[in-house]
Order: sequence, then structure tokens, then C-alpha cells
Amino acid sequence: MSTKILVTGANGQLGKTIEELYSDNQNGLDFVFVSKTELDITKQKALRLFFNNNDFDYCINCAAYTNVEQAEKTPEIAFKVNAYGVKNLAEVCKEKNTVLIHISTDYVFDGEKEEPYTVEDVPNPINEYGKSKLLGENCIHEILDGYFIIRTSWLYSKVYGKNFYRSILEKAEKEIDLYVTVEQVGCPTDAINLSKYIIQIIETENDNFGIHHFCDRISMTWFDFAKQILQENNIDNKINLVKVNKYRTFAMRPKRSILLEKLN
Ligand SMILES: NC(=O)C1=CN([C@@H]2O[C@H](COP(=O)(O)OP(=O)(O)OC[C@H]3O[C@@H](n4cnc5c(N)ncnc54)[C@H](OP(=O)(O)O)[C@@H]3O)[C@@H](O)[C@H]2O)C=CC1
Ligand SMILES: Cc1cn([C@H]2C[C@H](O)[C@@H](COP(=O)(O)OP(=O)(O)O[C@H]3O[C@@H](C)C(=O)[C@@H](O)[C@H]3O)O2)c(=O)[nH]c1=O
Repeated sequence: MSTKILVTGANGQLGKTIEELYSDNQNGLDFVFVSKTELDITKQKALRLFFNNNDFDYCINCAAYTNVEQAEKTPEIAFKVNAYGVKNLAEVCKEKNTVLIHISTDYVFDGEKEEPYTVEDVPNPINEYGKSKLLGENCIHEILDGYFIIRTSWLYSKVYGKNFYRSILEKAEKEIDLYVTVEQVGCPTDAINLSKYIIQIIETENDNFGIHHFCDRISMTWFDFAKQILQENNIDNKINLVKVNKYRTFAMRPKRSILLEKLN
């Protein structure tokens, strides 16, 4: 019998990456991908109806509000999706005995710890996006037993969505000087690697429920990452990359948010 998997928020960078890698439904994995217009996690009744009409073994929740700057100005939008939408999803997963695989973020931490963050470290978010994601995590802990919360960091896809990798390339097309901060240190994570990590949890029938940390294991500043992006695309000699201590933003971001994976 095949394993039925629902992917919510399927039009985002992670959802699209999973779809590209796995939608051919091989190895007994049977995927259903739903975008926000097809299934809005903030609409409780529609969500319940959808789950009542379909059975899933797993739900991979890629739905989120990820605009960190805008979340600071209108936090209610971020909380609606990242906290209360996630609560709705946890409730229907509980009713239908579906294992929820939810994605969270390094931004639940304040970034003041010198060493990498372990899954035992206590979160203390310093921006509204991080606070909304932490409340989403807490709703899952309260409602579900069978769940994975996978915290990742600095996620990027080279082809899908809006992310730092693609922003730098877009800017490089228009500008000769790029100003990038050295204020934060973290681990950029390719959406392809995160997708593989999620799917191997399902394929191996992992039942090590709870919080997991997953990131690509090379830590750097955003400036280092921008340099790497320009080099990779052979445009580092055309662009003047300028190191700045502070890049003006509305939201605060954790200074050091390296995630340490749990060793089993
Ligand atoms: N991007 C990053 O750097 C990081 C992301 N994460 C987490 O990883 C996960 C995936 O992120 P990523 O793929 O980058 O995010 P994206 O912003 O690329 O995708 C999120 C998707 O969710 C959809 N969505 C928004 N609101 C709802 C809703 N109410 N119901 C259903 N779908 C909705 C969005 O649709 P629309 O665009 O139409 O609003 C979008 O297609 C998220 O949980 C995020 O918090 C964790 C660490 C780093
Ligand atoms: C585009 C740009 C950004 N920056 C700075 C601003 C900020 O401090 C830092 C990161 O920029 P961004 O705003 O693109 O990235 P940001 O939205 O902070 O990325 C975060 O997204 C959420 C969803 C997460 O969960 C996090 O893990 C993290 O990936 O780099 C520059 O210095 N120069 C630039 O040209």
C-alpha cells in the first residue's frame, strides 16, 4: 500500500522543490500538493472538510508567512498563518491520525548564544516572525503526539520563490555595488537538501517525534553568502561587493543562529 502525503503551501520555494523532486510518486509515496488558493490553513471549516474527504498518512506543512520585514509592521498577518493556521492544521491531523511534519526556523532563537543551538535550547524570538513561528510550534506540542517540527535556517532555492540567493542575483543584474551585512552568522540551507531530509523521515518510517534541527553545515555571514553566490554565477568580477556592519532593516535578526542537529 502507498503512503499518502499532503503538502500544504505547495507554491512556495520548499513546496515547489519537493514537488519537483518527488511528484512522480515513486517508491510508494503518493503526493497531493495544495497551494494557498486550494487549501488555506487559516480557514478552519474548509480545512476540516478537506481532511474529512481525504486520508493522509503525513502532512508536510510548507505553508507560512515568511516576510520577516512585513511581519514586524503587521504581526497579525504572520500570527494568523504561522500560529493559528498551524493550530488548525494540528487539530485536523489529530482527528485523522495524520503525522504532521512542520517546518520552523532558527529565528525562534535570540542569537545571543556563542555555540550552536541544540533542540534543548530555550527559544526567545526577537522579531514578530520568530514569535509567530514559536507560537505555531507550541500549538503543535499541545495538540499532537505524532509530529516532527523541523527547524531550518536561511533557506534558499536557486529557482523558486523569494530568498536571499535570488535577491542578490536580481540586485546584481541592476546594480554595480552591493552592500551586504556581516552582522549575522548562520547556515544557508538548500531547499533540495531539506526536501531530502523530510522525505527520508517518511521513507524510513522514523518515529523519533519532536523537534529536529536541519541545516547545511557551513556557517557564514550574509556577506560571505553573497560572495559565494556571485562566485558561483561567475559575476564576482563584475560586481563590487561591499561589507557593511549594519544593513538597515525594520526587524531585528538573531546574531548567531547556527542549528545543531540532534545526534541519535
Ligand atoms: N525562507 C526561509 O529562509 C526559511 C523558511 N523557513 C520555514 O520553511 C517553511 C517553508 O518556507 P518557504 O518555502 O521559504 O516559504 P515561502 O514563503 O516560499 O512559501 C510559503 C507558501 O505558503 C503559502 N501560504 C501563505 N499563507 C497560507 C495559508 N494561509 N494557507 C496555505 N498556504 C499559505 C504561500 O502562499 P502565498 O505566497 O500565495 O502567500 C507560499 O506559497 C516555512 O514554514 C518557513 O517558515 C524556515 C527557515 C528559513
Ligand atoms: C537583500 C540584502 C539583505 N541584507 C541583509 C538584511 C538582513 O539582515 C539579511 C538577510 O536578508 P533577508 O531579509 O533576505 O533574509 P531574511 O528574511 O532575514 O531571511 C530569513 O527568512 C526567514 C523566513 C527565516 O526563517 C530565516 O531563517 C531567514 O532565512 O541580509 C543585506 O545586508 N544586503 C542586501 O542586499
